[in-house]
Amino acid sequence: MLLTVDHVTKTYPGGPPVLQGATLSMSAGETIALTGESGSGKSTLLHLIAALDRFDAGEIAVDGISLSALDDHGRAAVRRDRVAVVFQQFNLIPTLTVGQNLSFHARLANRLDPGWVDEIASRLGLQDLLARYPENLSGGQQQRVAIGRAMAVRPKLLLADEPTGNLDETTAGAVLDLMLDLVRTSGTALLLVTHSQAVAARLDRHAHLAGGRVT
Ligand SMILES: Nc1ncnc2c1ncn2[C@@H]1O[C@H](COP(=O)(O)OP(=O)(O)OP(=O)(O)O)[C@@H](O)[C@H]1O
Repeated sequence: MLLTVDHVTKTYPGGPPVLQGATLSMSAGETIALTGESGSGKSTLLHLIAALDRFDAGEIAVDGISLSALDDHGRAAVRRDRVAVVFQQFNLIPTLTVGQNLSFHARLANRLDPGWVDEIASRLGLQDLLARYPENLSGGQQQRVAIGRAMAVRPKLLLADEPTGNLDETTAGAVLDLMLDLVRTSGTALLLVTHSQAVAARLDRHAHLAGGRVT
């Protein structure tokens, strides 16, 4: 299994439990839609899998690496080498061009492959925008850059938190098409949070969070 989430619990200080025995597994290359009502803990689960936050009990293993055993250094290595994240807010670096944004994480991870970045840029239709700055891009263009930047590191697992949630329906559909095509042809697994049943229907499998558990 590429990802196993085994009876994970998470409570934020002073709040009620958010996750209460959440269990989920993903094979390499699989695409899963994660749905659930607002506040059900979808973003929380994504953050835990991305090693951005710690869980209270249970275990999460990414590519065979148990996250609970890792110190901050080990968690940073998982984020750098195995998992990439795309958020609803595009989070591009405003002072870097599109081309520089695309290469940024791969360069930090010491895994920059210019040929792969070129291919990503062309597959995402970004070739003519490489010299532009993010402020001069539409929302759909910005999110395509964010997806390309995430994929440039060749992650085994891409986590996406409502990646098309800020886009109009037509643009959202086009961006989703490009992301699914890129993910599927590169063998990357995708765990995608969405409120849309239409989006969920495009993925291999559907997981639903309710009452702190995945069903
Ligand atoms: N850093 C935090 N500190 C305290 N409580 C938090 C924190 N992050 C999330 N929560 C709480 O945990 C619960 C789950 O939040 P989460 O963002 O994971 O839900 P979600 O399913 O992603 O919601 P939405 O669909 O609205 O984005 C909510 O009650 C939220 O208020």
